[in-house]
Amino acid sequence: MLRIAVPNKGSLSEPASDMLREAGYRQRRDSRELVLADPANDVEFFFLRPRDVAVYVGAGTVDAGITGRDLMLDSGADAEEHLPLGFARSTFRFAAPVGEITDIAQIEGRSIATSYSVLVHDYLLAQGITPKSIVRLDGAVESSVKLGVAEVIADVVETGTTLRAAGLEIFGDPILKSEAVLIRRRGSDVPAKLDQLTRRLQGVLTAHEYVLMDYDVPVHLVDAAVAITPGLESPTVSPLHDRDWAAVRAMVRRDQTNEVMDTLYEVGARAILVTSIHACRL
Ligand SMILES: Nc1ncnc2c1ncn2[C@@H]1O[C@H](COP(=O)(O)OP(=O)(O)OP(=O)(O)O)[C@@H](O)[C@H]1O
Ligand SMILES: O=P(O)(O)OC[C@H]1O[C@H](OP(=O)(O)OP(=O)(O)O)[C@H](O)[C@@H]1O
Ligand SMILES: [Mg+2]
Repeated sequence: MLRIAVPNKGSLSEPASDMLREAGYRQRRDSRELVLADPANDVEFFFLRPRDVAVYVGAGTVDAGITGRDLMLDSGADAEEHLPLGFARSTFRFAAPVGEITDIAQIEGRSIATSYSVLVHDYLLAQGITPKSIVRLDGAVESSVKLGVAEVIADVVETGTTLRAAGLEIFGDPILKSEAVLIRRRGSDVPAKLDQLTRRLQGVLTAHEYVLMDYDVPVHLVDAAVAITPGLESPTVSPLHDRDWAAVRAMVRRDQTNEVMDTLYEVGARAILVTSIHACRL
């Protein structure tokens, strides 16, 4: 059986299970379940702390796992990225009280609080900066400055709301851009079942990323319209009962849907319909 580690708590847990469910795998209904077998797919899921996923994967006790890129790198585990999953996108950044620090060189000799001490240590070392200390905290890192535990923080930032509420602002370049990733042991072979799981997850990603667009267009304008919607391989062009018109179907990137519809309409396409893709395998 293929063994897959899945986050049991935190912000990765629900989207990870949702994605696996969408890819046709069984997922737990009760958040206290620690192991779940999916015999139909020959897979066993282990629900582990998000921080521990990379440790198990690196040790080779599971074949693959879902975690955050930041968590994997901070764990120092012998694991590598297999497939980026596109959710839990965040940046990992330095921050300090508004107006106090503008350059990362100013971290020199200051105390810095973070939940990702390995990431911060390695980054500062590479930049040749020596902080006074790195204070490792479990969470709510933004409060550490006000509470006098550190002068600077390094933390996960998505919208920046938490930073602003704590009177902090970012400085310096992003230390890392993170998102959820499927990981496996560094250099390990990919068993056939993991290949299948990967293709299924890629299918879910594509189904989210693309829509299906159908439209009618006068035959003499088919080439112009198809140039706007080239699809992945090549769009389907079918004859209509009215011989002067054709029907076209193509995949279009979801984030370009409206732009593409506007352009098609200008070219002369009509009855433009957009539908979601439920599942796909490219
Ligand atoms: N607000 C956020 N937006 C996007 N990604 C986030 C956010 N907060 C945490 N993450 C990502 O989630 C992962 C951390 O998950 P983890 O479950 O350890 O922490 P958490 O979501 O903060 O949960 P908790 O604080 O409840 O333990 C990291 O990959 C991190 O980048
Ligand atoms: O930029 P924002 O949109 O505000 O999101 C970033 C915040 O979200 C996470 O915190 P979480 O709620 O998980 O609490 P924690 O700090 O205790 O982990 C993260 O650690 C940041 O604090
Ligand atoms: Mg958190």
